[in-house]
Amino acid sequence: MPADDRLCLALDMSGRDEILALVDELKEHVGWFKVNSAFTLHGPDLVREILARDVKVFLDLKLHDIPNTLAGYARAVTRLGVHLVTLHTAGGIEMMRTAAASADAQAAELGTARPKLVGVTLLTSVDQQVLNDELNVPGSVEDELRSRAALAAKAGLDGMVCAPPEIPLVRGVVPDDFFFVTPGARSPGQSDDDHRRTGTHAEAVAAGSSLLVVGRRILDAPDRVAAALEVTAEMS
Ligand SMILES: O=C(O)c1cc(=O)[nH]c(=O)n1[C@@H]1O[C@H](COP(=O)(O)O)[C@@H](O)[C@H]1O
Repeated sequence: MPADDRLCLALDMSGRDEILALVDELKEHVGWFKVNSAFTLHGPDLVREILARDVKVFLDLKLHDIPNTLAGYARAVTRLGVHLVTLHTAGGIEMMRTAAASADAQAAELGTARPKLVGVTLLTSVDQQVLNDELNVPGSVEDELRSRAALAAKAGLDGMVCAPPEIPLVRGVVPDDFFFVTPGARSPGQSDDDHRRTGTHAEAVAAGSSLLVVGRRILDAPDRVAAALEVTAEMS
């Protein structure tokens, strides 16, 4: 069975050897691997070692800074050769545009493709109450998502991150080929953990998710290959 190109394993773990062994174990079944906190410990060398295994790498930096600083990051991730990187839509349109232009310029100079630049809208751990009462953003989660999706598309990003049921809500404000990354989807009966906005793997695919990000459902399983295959089966 070919590796599922819609499935991304979140490598929420810290040991370099453990991570590489898991990539080796799962790469026949999982098309993408997301590097999170391990980047802080093991840096670009770990990313290069994963890329050398001929899999796609999602570097989850969730960038959020002034445009000039984003330009430097965008060039750096393009040189590193990752396939996807996240940035916060909360940084505004100039930040996102600068990132896209800088990644394009670096890719043209190298003769390579730029990574997909994907905008984080509202983290799946944020719900209506957190949005209004803690972040002091008025209005509904749905309206905020639509507005951030439109901003990401206008800035030239390739896609956005949202919870599975939210894809249909934003379809009208983004291009048809927008790349939807959906973390937080669950198997039936699985705990929601710290996610406040979620759905099932089947719902994510039905809604048009381009890439499902799955962590604990696979990482915590006694047989991780079997768990990855179960998630893939739920997706089809
Ligand atoms: O950007 C992400 O990947 C992300 C965005 C978001 O809004 N919510 C979210 O959970 N994620 C990531 O998706 C993964 C979810 O992990 P599990 O809940 O263990 O499947 C983690 O690696 C998070 O960093």
